[in-house]
Amino acid sequence: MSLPRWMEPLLEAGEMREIDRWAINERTIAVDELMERAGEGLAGVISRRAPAGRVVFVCGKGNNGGDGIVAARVLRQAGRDVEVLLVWPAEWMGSDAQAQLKKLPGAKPVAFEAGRLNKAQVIVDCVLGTGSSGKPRSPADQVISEMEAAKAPVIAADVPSGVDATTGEVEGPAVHCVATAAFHRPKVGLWVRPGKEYAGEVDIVDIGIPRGGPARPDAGLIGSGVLREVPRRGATSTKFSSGNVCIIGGSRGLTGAPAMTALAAMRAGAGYVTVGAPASLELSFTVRLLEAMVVGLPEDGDGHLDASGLEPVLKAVVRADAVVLGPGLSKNPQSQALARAVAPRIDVPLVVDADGLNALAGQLEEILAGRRWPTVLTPHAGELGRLLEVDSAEVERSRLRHVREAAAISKAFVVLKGDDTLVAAPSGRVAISRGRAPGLATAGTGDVLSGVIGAMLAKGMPVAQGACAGVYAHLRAGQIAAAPHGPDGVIASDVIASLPAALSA
Ligand SMILES: NC(=O)C1=CN([C@@H]2O[C@H](COP(=O)(O)OP(=O)(O)OC[C@H]3O[C@@H](n4cnc5c(N)ncnc54)[C@H](O)[C@@H]3O)[C@@H](O)[C@H]2O)[C@@H](O)CC1
Ligand SMILES: Nc1ncnc2c1ncn2[C@@H]1O[C@H](COP(=O)(O)OP(=O)(O)O)[C@@H](O)[C@H]1O
Ligand SMILES: [K+]
Repeated sequence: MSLPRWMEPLLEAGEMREIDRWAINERTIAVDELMERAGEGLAGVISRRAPAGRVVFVCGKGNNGGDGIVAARVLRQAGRDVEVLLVWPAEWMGSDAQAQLKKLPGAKPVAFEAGRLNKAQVIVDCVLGTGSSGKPRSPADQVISEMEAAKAPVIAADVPSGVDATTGEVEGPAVHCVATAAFHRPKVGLWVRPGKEYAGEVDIVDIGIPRGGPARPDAGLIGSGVLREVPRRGATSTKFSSGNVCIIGGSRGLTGAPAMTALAAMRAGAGYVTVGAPASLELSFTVRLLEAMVVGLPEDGDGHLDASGLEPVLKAVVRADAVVLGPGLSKNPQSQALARAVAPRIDVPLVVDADGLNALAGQLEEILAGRRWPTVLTPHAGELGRLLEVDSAEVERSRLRHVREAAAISKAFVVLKGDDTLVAAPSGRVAISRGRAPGLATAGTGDVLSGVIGAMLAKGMPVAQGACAGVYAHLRAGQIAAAPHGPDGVIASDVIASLPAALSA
């Protein structure tokens, strides 16, 4: 199935190779023509981003190096001061790159020498592209470390060397670039951490590959178009048809979380919101949430939901169109047992967040297997690590692999949060947030996200679409909230207040 219109396709290295092969064999476009356009585009990116001073190209032996040689020629012909350094002997280069070497006017390329990077105004990384596999090996590893240590900014051809174009994983040395000139389409690894941190700005270069290629990408960026899919209130709407969300959570000391989830759901357009929380805390929700209904649930006498509350919870959610389980729930064993009992019994779309996720740790498959309605899990790396019983650092190293694994095991949609929030479907398809809302790095913004997604699902959006619309609206609200005071002054309540603007823009 092709990607929805609101997703901008991203390619894996293998998919890009397949498209190249198709363009060359089926559309009879010559390799040197593709390389020419890639090099010209790269030269354009360099001219725009570094309009003066010496340009030092560092070229490997594959076609990525060939692209660099073309760009070096184009810039020399335009009168720029250009030096070309080769990582491997010229004779080891592929035939297409060698052909380009013959056309290079001016000084001949020289073997790589770290000292030569000192005179660069800008360095162009053409060492490894989509043909790279595994950790950079000698001599590329040393060269990559030297480029990383150099003072001049680096621009990457297609993908920063050392970053896996398919996964964004970085196993060894890699280069932090100010920008990456992505040929044809951006590769997945440019948008997934840690690779994303190395890619810098991504400039797309059209290399003349026609439409209709063989690849059916399974990953893409979430575009603004997803907000056009959000159902809006109209003349025939009622508070119920606008979306009825029920939030189950809260505990002594953690009353802010479900309150923010509720407010976020309302600001994201839900017409009717209920909070089910420990009975002794009812008053604190009642005074804070004027527009929401509050249901006091059985508790342990100390402000923690009790496992005996299953039937009252099921009663509280009976009219809900979507349920959010977990904000402020706490790690109390009784409350965790309640979450495990509740999750399989909710017969509407369910969002599980925060301590609701911790309740599922190690039992994802068993607990969610019986659910007949879609489930969305919204972990950060620490919570995903607990769900899968691996270290959170391991999750951060291979974010795509872990989010896909969790979605496959749980048959749920998994939203792995971060600057590069990844939304994985059980099928393996992944939608990626562009991020760039550092104001969101503050307590409570996760509770806001679960409320927004809850509202989208309650409005009846298909689950992948609803989760992505929630992620996109939340991101944009984070950016809008930062506008008056900068990212450091943002608190989660500002993000909630910015949701209507985010959704209407
Ligand atoms: N027809 C095509 O395929 C086109 C390819 N283009 C460019 O070509 C690139 C892909 O070219 P290639 O497939 O030649 O591959 P690369 O240029 O990425 O380099 C692969 C070379 O590096 C070596 N290598 C691989 N992994 C390594 C590692 N871990 N450590 C050290 N050396 C390693 C390989 O032995 C091979 O010689 C793209 O990223 C793009 O820049 C563009 O020129 C457009 C057309
Ligand atoms: N540096 C960042 N850039 C962009 N988004 C971020 C950043 N840090 C955190 N976020 C977002 O903020 C939210 C934080 O959620 P979470 O970690 O669950 O916090 P909490 O539990 O305090 O609400 C997530 O949606 C995450 O994607
Ligand atoms: K490169």
